[in-house]
Amino acid sequence: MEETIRIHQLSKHYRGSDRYALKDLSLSINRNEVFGLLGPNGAGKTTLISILCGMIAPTSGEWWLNGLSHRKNRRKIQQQIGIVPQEYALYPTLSAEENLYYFGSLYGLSSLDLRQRIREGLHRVGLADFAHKPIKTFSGGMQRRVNLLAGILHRPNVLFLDEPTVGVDVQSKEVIMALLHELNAQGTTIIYSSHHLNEAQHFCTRIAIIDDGRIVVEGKPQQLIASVAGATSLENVFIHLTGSQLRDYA
Ligand SMILES: Nc1ncnc2c1ncn2[C@@H]1O[C@H](COP(=O)(O)OP(=O)(O)OP(=O)(O)O)[C@@H](O)[C@H]1O
Repeated sequence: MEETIRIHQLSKHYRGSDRYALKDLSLSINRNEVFGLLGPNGAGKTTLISILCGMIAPTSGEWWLNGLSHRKNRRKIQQQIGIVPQEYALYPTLSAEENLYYFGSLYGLSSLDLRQRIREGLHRVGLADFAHKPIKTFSGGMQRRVNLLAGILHRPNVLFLDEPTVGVDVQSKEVIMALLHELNAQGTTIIYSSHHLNEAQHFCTRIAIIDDGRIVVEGKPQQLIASVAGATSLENVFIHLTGSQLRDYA
């Protein structure tokens, strides 16, 4: 299987913190996988995605994307990836179309091509009639759908999503998941973090459970479920491996 991402002993220590957010994390993700990063609050999921997207620097460790080292190929890597962050990256006073035009132009798409993709994208997620309305008037589910479009206009080879369906209703969630399935079927490798274990169980080809900055287990959802006595869901596996203790850090 062709490796898309290789991570070798990645660590992150935030200044002023008394613990590592990531500690010697190694992982390999193959081409066209839907890979789920699961874990309790504060496990390190956002930190890992932020490092792989080039938004923050690791304290130590190496990683490669399609064979390109993060140390020497920042620009080439940026061109191949799409990012859908947990926080909305949208400008509230601009319309959906204006927001998407802004994000698309960052990737150097021609104006004509970009306008066509925006039109198709808004139509695909059911927002064609809202193209000219300001984002601040949109519901959470509508904003999540625009947020997703902003990350895929340039048709990335690898897509990172940090909790793409958090706070959205079932209808928006269905549209988002259907679009992600479609992208994956067209060849996009997807790496996504979520607290929705049921969603991950059905969506992901493979998952890693992260806790306290380390990988506790990784594998195919069904294999992991079969490996824990009495488990019938990923949620059972998750509790079995991470326990019931709250993760309250400040
Ligand atoms: N900018 C920062 N400065 C200091 N500490 C941080 C910073 N960002 C995250 N942390 C800490 O790093 C650890 C990992 O946080 P991270 O946000 O990566 O976890 P997470 O798994 O994404 O959590 P959640 O599920 O709550 O989103 C936590 O202890 C968090 O408090």
